[in-house]
Amino acid sequence: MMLVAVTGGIGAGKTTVLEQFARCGAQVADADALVHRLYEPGSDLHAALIERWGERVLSAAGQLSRPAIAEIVFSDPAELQWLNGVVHPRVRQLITDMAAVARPALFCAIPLLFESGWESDMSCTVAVWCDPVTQRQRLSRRGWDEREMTRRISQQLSMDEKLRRSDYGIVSNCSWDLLAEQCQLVYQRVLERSCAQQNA
Ligand SMILES: CC(C)(COP(=O)(O)OP(=O)(O)OC[C@H]1O[C@@H](n2cnc3c(N)ncnc32)[C@H](O)[C@@H]1O)[C@@H](O)C(=O)NCCC(=O)NCCS
Ligand SMILES: Nc1ncnc2c1ncn2[C@@H]1O[C@H](COP(=O)(O)OP(=O)(O)OP(=O)(O)O)[C@@H](O)[C@H]1O
Repeated sequence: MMLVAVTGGIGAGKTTVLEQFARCGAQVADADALVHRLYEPGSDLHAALIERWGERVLSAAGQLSRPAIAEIVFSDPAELQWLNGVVHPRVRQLITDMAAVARPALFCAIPLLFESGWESDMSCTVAVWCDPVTQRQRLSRRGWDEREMTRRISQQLSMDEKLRRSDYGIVSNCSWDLLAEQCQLVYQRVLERSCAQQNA
């Protein structure tokens, strides 16, 4: 099994890099998207979140409202810790199951890789990095104000630290061509590493 984590700060460019790896032929997954699927009506998490927070986290259509959940957990560390505690084991298991059948490797975007202590599950790790000014410009385009950006960023390790702890790094505040070239190079290196590990 070869599982490659693509990590980095919020808005660093993980999804964009993952799309480039997919173009190279990789099988890809995104932990944020997997979490969103785990929240669908009928799931045990849907029920657990309503039991804890009541109707205020429900939309009119009966879906869990992510903005409402974000408002609760990013203003109260105890609630964030509770949510992480119920969500992370489930998403970790899902990713492990997907990686077990992926060939030659699964590349998975995992924003909280180091914060959650999952790095030991990984064959290798790739950090996506951009400078903090670019990061905030990108996040403001999502309609997030300074408060929303700061409270999310403050729940994570810095992008510098994520880069320092990773096997490979990709800088995303550059031209699209240069970003694509970096992704191709890292993809080749990761596959060479995978072959070397399997032949060892
Ligand atoms: C709080 C929620 C409902 C907000 O949903 P929303 O659609 O606004 O954001 P989305 O899920 O797309 O995440 C965007 C980014 O926020 C950051 N973020 C999300 N959850 C967390 C968290 N628990 N701690 C710190 N940062 C987080 C990540 O950088 C992520 O890439 C959602 O992020 C969530 O359920 N988080 C808890 C699960 C989790 O830790 N997910 C991260 C992947 S393991
Ligand atoms: N080289 C680049 N040039 C211009 N824009 C870029 C570049 N790389 C990424 N972006 C833009 O930056 C924004 C954030 O990128 P992306 O959504 O991939 O980040 P992310 O790390 O997945 O974010 P999050 O963790 O918050 O979901 C996107 O709008 C993307 O198009």
